[in-house]
Amino acid sequence: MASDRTPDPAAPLLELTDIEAGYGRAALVLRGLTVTVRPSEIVCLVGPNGAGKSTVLKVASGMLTPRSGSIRVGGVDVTRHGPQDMIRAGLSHVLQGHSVFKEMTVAENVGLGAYTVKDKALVAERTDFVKTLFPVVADRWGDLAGALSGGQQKQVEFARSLMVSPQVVLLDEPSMGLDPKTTGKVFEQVVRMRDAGIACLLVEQNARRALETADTGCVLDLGRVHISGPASELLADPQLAELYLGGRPHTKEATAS
Ligand SMILES: Nc1ncnc2c1ncn2[C@@H]1O[C@H](COP(=O)(O)OP(=O)(O)OP(=O)(O)O)[C@@H](O)[C@H]1O
Repeated sequence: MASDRTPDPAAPLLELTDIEAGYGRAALVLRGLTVTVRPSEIVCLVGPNGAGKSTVLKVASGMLTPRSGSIRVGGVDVTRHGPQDMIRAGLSHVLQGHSVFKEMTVAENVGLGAYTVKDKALVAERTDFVKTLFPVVADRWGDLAGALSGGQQKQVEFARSLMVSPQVVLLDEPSMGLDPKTTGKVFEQVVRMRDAGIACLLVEQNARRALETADTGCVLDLGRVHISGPASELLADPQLAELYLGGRPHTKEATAS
């Protein structure tokens, strides 16, 4: 029987609730962490080294099973599901560091993202979509990925991750190893993904830059979310700036002087 309920467009896409997780027998890394990602939203996780930011993404993508807590994607409980099921549920993970295959073409690298997609028409549609979203991917389609700059390779990784039509992309330190100008361009691409309707859960060392890009910020400390809210408000908070952003808030006046 068809449901007569209209889906709530603002309903959360990804809900990590009261997550406890760690590695092997070592102490817990995440200790009751709760993070929510809504449609077309960039949520960024910032916090000190070792706070557990990357661990949150590993839990969300099914690489690390939480010891307790729940994971819901689009309202469906997927706690304890493995990576393949998480992809099917609508999550895609762009790992930290560089993961393009340098001896393969851009086309082959992007095509790998569609390895599990059997519908050829859908693969063609997704290919058109990522080529439009990332013009450099289209321009360099036949070139070896190793011949691209670091920022361009990152866009190939983004394109590859979108081939499975995710609802939420998990981005682990996309600025790693990139100079500030290239980092700016990569963050512009993150905004383009968001504007194309793909929500992002972003982990960044470069906390200020990430908060300038994100809609919502979550500051992690001691394995849980210490504070969260609109990214612009977190950026403007002097205490947070002092503790986590390497100094006082940036103001237009301060930047201009
Ligand atoms: N594969 C692993 N095996 C064991 N411990 C791990 C593993 N990966 C991470 N850890 C530990 O988990 C804790 C959190 O690591 P995580 O990488 O999630 O932090 P992070 O906030 O992303 O740090 P950074 O900003 O330095 O990347 C750290 O103490 C780390 O040593």
